[in-house]
Parts: sequence; C-alpha cells; structure tokens
Amino acid sequence: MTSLPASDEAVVLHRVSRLYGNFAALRDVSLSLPAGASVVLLGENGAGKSTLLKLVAGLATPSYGTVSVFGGKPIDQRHRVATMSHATMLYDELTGLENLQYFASLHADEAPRPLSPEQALRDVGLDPALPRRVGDYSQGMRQRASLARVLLTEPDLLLLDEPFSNLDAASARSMVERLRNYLATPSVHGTRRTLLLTTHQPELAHPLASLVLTLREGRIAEREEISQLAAQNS
Ligand SMILES: Nc1ncnc2c1ncn2[C@@H]1O[C@H](COP(=O)(O)OP(=O)(O)OP(=O)(O)O)[C@@H](O)[C@H]1O
Repeated sequence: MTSLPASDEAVVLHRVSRLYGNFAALRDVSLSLPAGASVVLLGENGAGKSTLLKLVAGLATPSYGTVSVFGGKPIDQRHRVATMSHATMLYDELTGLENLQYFASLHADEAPRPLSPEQALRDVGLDPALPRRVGDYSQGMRQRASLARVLLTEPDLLLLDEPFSNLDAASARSMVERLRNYLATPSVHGTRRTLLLTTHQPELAHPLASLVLTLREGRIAEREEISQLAAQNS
C-alpha cells in the first residue's frame, strides 16, 4: 500500500495531444491536478472531454505527450481509479445487490474495504432489498446503482463522464451529496480523494468543484479556481 502526501499530484498531463486520423480531439493540453482536487470539465459536444477522461483512465493513449496518474502510467494505477461512463456496466438480469455482490467478489483480494454492497446501495438512495432486476430500473436508478458500483472499490481517483445526464433534479442533487461525501472521506490508501467529472450541467456540479475547466476544440480555453471550496476540502 502506498501513501501519498496531500501535496502530490493525482493527475498530470504534459503537452498531450490525441489524434483520431488527422483530427486532433485534444491539442497540446498540459494540466496538473493535486490529490484532493474536485475538477469539473465543461465544453460543447466534441470539445474533447471524454477523450481526456479516457486518457486518464488508461482506456486510450496519447498520440503525443504524457499522462501520469499518481506518478505512474494510468494503466498501472487502475486499481486506484474508478470510471463511470455512459455505459453503466451492470448486469440487467441481476438485482442491484446481486450486481454489487458480484462486483465486490471480483475485487475481494484488493485493499481493505469498509463499504459493503448493501451500504454502497443505501448511500446512493437505493434499497438493497429491492427484488427488481436492474434491467427494470429507471434510468436514474441505473445511474445511481452504477455510481454505487464504482464507489465500492474505494477509488482514490473517480472519473465520471456526464453522471447527471438523464437524472431529475432530486436524483442529481442526491448524487452531488454522495460525491461530496466521497471527497470528504479519506481513502483506504490514506490519500485525499480526487474527482474529475464532465457535465453539460455546470449548475449541478459547480458547488462541488475546486476547479472548473472549459475545453474548446481540444484545448483548455478557461480555467476557474474556486478557492472557497478548495479551502473547505483542505
Ligand atoms: N474513437 C474515435 N474515433 C474518431 N473520432 C473520435 C473518437 N473519439 C472521439 N472522437 C472525436 O473527437 C472529438 C472529441 O470527442 P469527445 O468524445 O472527447 O468530446 P466530448 O467533449 O466528450 O463531447 P460530448 O459532450 O458530445 O460527449 C469529437 O469530434 C469526436 O467525434
């Protein structure tokens, strides 16, 4: 188990470009996110938000430049990182609890985990005793179950691609509360938790953010440090 001083960087991008054919989805992006940062990525469709998340998750590699996560290659740090994308990665034929129990069993030999599958579901407002198959869940319930799945691994870095899409206002607020709680709880590795999320609904994510970045045509066009919340998180 490694422990990381609070001042260490969770994510560093150095002059990163990502090409698809001749098209540059990300252009010469440099970025340094300290452990404990809560970062909201904004930008229009096609600005490069998901591409940036995939590079940090180790699901894609840069065409130029380097990406490091906790000082190593993203692919080597995947045990400390959890990603929630548009696909919920849940089994439709299982209940929420069965899904989480199965997922927990896959990670049984990893770090000590205070969070049980039952508690993970309760924390996102789902009843673990609900007998319904996930395939019969509403979209909002699926997203909440998906968040419970990624939080079960006690990640040091949480990457969320549009977590609030398709949620009604109450469900979105409860997801924000759960994320606030995630940020406030030290990880099993003794590090401060880091969050990087993309959204088209800045009004929802803004109260969580210590940094808001706006991507435009693959570049960081705006950068807003939110000092009040950064101070609260320290
Ligand atoms: N696998 C791929 N092959 C070709 N082009 C791609 C691929 N992935 C992304 N792109 C292109 O790269 C650009 C950035 O895509 P990306 O998904 O990162 O944007 P985004 O900001 O997340 O958009 P959205 O808000 O619509 O999800 C887009 O023009 C997209 O079409």
